[in-house]
Amino acid sequence: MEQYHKLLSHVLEHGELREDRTGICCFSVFGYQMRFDLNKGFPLQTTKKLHWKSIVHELLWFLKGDTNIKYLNENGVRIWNEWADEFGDLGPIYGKQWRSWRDNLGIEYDQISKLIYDLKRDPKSRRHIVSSWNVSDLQEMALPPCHLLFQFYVSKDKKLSCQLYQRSADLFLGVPFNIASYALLTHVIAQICGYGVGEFIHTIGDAHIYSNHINQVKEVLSRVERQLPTLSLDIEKNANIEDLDFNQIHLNDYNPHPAISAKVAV
Ligand SMILES: Nc1nc(=O)c2c([nH]1)NC[C@@H]1CN(c3ccc(C(=O)N[C@@H](CCC(=O)O)C(=O)O)cc3)CN21
Ligand SMILES: O=c1ccn([C@H]2C[C@H](O)[C@@H](COP(=O)(O)O)O2)c(=O)[nH]1
Repeated sequence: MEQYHKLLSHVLEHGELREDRTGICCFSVFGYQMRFDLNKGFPLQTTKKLHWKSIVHELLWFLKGDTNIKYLNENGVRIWNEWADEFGDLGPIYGKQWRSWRDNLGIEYDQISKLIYDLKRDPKSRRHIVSSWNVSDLQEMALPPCHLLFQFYVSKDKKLSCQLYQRSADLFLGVPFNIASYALLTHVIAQICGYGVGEFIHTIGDAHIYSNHINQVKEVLSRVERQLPTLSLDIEKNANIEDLDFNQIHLNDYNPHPAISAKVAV
């Protein structure tokens, strides 16, 4: 994860201090890319302990097409609570757009099922894309999508890579989650399609460090990185992604430095 540490140092050194929607102020740069070879370990930050259960349950929740925090809370995940309404709803965010994007005639599109079907049938296609940026739904979302578009690519040696475009990135809290979540998604889809894994490529628009996270970022940068954990999945080729369960996902040899708390900007 030296790529992530390089990004933190780059923003500390070159970021411009800007006001933002939350009123906290950020150090920010525009445009950055990181590449993670998924064959060199699972990219889960080791310089602070991440709550792996939150990462897995959030991804399962997206894949279920769920947009209410009830499932997350039942599984001890509270990362979306600040944005939910009194009924726990977040509006038509990621899960809705991934599994049932609605057009103006009311027809719904399951982008994930189509993605898996197309990846198996036509691996060389340049159209393996899932987008959450449904312009006509943006107003009803609790937060417009940050990780808003991803594309898959199958190499000649049948390795699956994923590139994400993230318009806005909270480098201390959100990004370690985002990297792990998309790395996990790539492993899951690869397994279902019968492919190996290639790279996760993370392309970011506004990459920022909140001004109240600076001490925490410096603490992370002072720590020595440890060996990356590995991932193993009990998922059969051609399994149904709807049936995916927490117990099929195993993280091995994760020995991070202690967690570092920070306030999330709402
Ligand atoms: N400002 C901001 N940053 C984000 O990363 C973010 C948002 N807002 N809004 C929507 C989602 C929610 N996400 C979040 C929200 C909170 C944490 C967080 O507090 N993480 C802590 C504890 C995690 C836990 O115990 O589950 C951490 O130390 O990583 C992480 C991601 C990512 N997103
Ligand atoms: O997966 C996520 C979701 C959100 N974020 C961060 C990025 C920003 O700090 C805020 C969103 O605020 P906007 O004003 O809408 O950009 O949430 C993230 O890093 N990862």
